[in-house]
Amino acid sequence: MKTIKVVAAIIIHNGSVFATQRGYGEFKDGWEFPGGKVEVNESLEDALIREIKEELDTEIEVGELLDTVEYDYPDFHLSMACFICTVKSGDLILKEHEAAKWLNQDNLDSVEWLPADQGLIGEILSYLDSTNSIK
Ligand SMILES: Nc1nc2c([nH]c(=O)n2[C@H]2C[C@H](O)[C@@H](COP(=O)(O)OP(=O)(O)OP(=O)(O)O)O2)c(=O)[nH]1
Ligand SMILES: [Mg+2]
Repeated sequence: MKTIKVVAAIIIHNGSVFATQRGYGEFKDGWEFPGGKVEVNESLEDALIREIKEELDTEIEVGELLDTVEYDYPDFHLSMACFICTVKSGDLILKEHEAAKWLNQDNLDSVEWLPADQGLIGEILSYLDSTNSIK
């Protein structure tokens, strides 16, 4: 099966996470973390910075790798590296998505996440928990 290599940004601000709703294609209306396919000879970090610039007209700081999700869709295998990020500059303008929401620990599971993202939500909750307890 074909593997698609993707990077995704878990953008965090004040304990909330930026979730986006896909505006086109096979997974239209599903919720995801913004990002996209890594190009040939591109580092994961460079790919993520490029994708967020394209999709949200925003410059991000790429932080720690939270996890790499491996998931089998019917037609392809997804390998998705998910990084904790913060906004450096820009206003998170939706260039491709149809909606976005800031979600916190209490409502992170309130949207219809894409199938591959479902296992990641618990990991993000643990991450938010751990950063909360440092404050
Ligand atoms: N960006 C992103 N893609 C995800 C997530 N979960 C998930 O299953 N995917 C899948 C959907 C797509 O098959 C693939 C990433 O595709 P994408 O559509 O974001 O790629 P792209 O931005 O490069 O867009 P395109 O040029 O191919 O249209 O990964 C997620 O949280 N974020
Ligand atoms: Mg994308």
